[in-house]
Amino acid sequence: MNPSLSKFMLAHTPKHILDPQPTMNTPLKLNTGATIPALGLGTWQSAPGEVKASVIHAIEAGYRHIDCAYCYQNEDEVGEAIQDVIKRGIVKREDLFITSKLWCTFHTRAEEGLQKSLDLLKLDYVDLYLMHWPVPMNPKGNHPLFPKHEDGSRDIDLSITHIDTWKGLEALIKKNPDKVKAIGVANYSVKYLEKLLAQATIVPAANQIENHPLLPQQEVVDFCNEKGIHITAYSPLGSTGSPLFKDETVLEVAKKHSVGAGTVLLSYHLARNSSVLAKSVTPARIDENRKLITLDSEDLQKLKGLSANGVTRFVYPPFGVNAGFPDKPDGIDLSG
Ligand SMILES: NC(=O)C1=CN([C@@H]2O[C@H](COP(=O)(O)OP(=O)(O)OC[C@H]3O[C@@H](n4cnc5c(N)ncnc54)[C@H](OP(=O)(O)O)[C@@H]3O)[C@@H](O)[C@H]2O)C=CC1
Ligand SMILES: O=C[C@H](O)[C@@H](O)[C@@H](O)[C@H](O)C(=O)O
Repeated sequence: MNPSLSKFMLAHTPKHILDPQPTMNTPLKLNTGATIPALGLGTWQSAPGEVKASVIHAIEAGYRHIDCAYCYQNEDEVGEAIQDVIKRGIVKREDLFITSKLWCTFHTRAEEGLQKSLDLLKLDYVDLYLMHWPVPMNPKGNHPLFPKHEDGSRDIDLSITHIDTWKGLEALIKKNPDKVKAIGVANYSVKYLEKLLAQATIVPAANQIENHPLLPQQEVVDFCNEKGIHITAYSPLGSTGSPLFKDETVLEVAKKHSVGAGTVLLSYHLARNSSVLAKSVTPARIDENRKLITLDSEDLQKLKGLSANGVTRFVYPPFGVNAGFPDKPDGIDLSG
């Protein structure tokens, strides 16, 4: 094209076309070639009896990405919701991005774990299947999901490593490409990822980690960006009770843009090219959480200040394991 013509077009093209506002369904690239919608609905702690209505409401409100897990013990209802919206012609299966996760007591039984989730979700395939934690737990312990020793500590399976589990997931996708479109991990630190990548034949498509301005995890985010592993942020509002809504810096940035605190907390991840999961069973909040904006460098600098004097992690189950995160140095090292 004539360079002066292209200069003219650039000068006269509205800014929003050159720099489109992010939306809840802005597609972010995975290393498989597929895309993941920027915002997903979280379903952890969404109670049976509530979760179906919340998933239906979210999909009717435009959500296309739903985050599920076998251990949330509500996949059956999530599946009913998905069936309902598909049956009513609101969406087609291929319009949705559904994630599920292999629970810790299923590390030696990836195929069984996947099939259980598919059956509950009433789906032929999931778009993404994650190893929920790099922590194998005893499959034959005193509880199918949370086996414990007599002293109350979690019954960890020391006979395998998370790398064996990953090899199981690699075999799973190779054997069942029609049932699982991508595999990934969750709760992986740089240390565990380095060990995994040294022996992996498939690079995880995603790493789902706790992430918000009080826990930026910049080292994991940078490492994953460099290796082509997409980051999905969980607990972006500070998890149960959304404590980050009260943070003064977040409120200040929200005021500047005339938006709610949630918009700032969710948009933070888009600015880092990550997708983000927000859980709610409240229709008005599910609606409110859809709004994303472009934060500027001044906003990001302010939010960076929130972790300057230390980080806060809201979700760290009592596995008794050192998962390699610098702020959680205690427990046994299972990195392999
Ligand atoms: N891979 C992993 O190990 C983990 C994955 N996750 C995934 O990430 C998702 C999100 O993280 P989660 O820990 O649930 O926490 P979130 O940070 O999403 O916070 C959820 C809490 O915020 C409240 N909330 C939601 N929207 C608003 C709003 N607009 N205004 C005020 N309060 C609001 C919810 O209340 P209410 O529902 O009552 O409206 C709930 O109490 C999970 O649901 C799960 O899918 C989470 C943790 C670990
Ligand atoms: O995904 C959400 C969390 O990881 C959750 O699955 C765990 O915290 C679980 O409740 C546990 O106690 O180990």
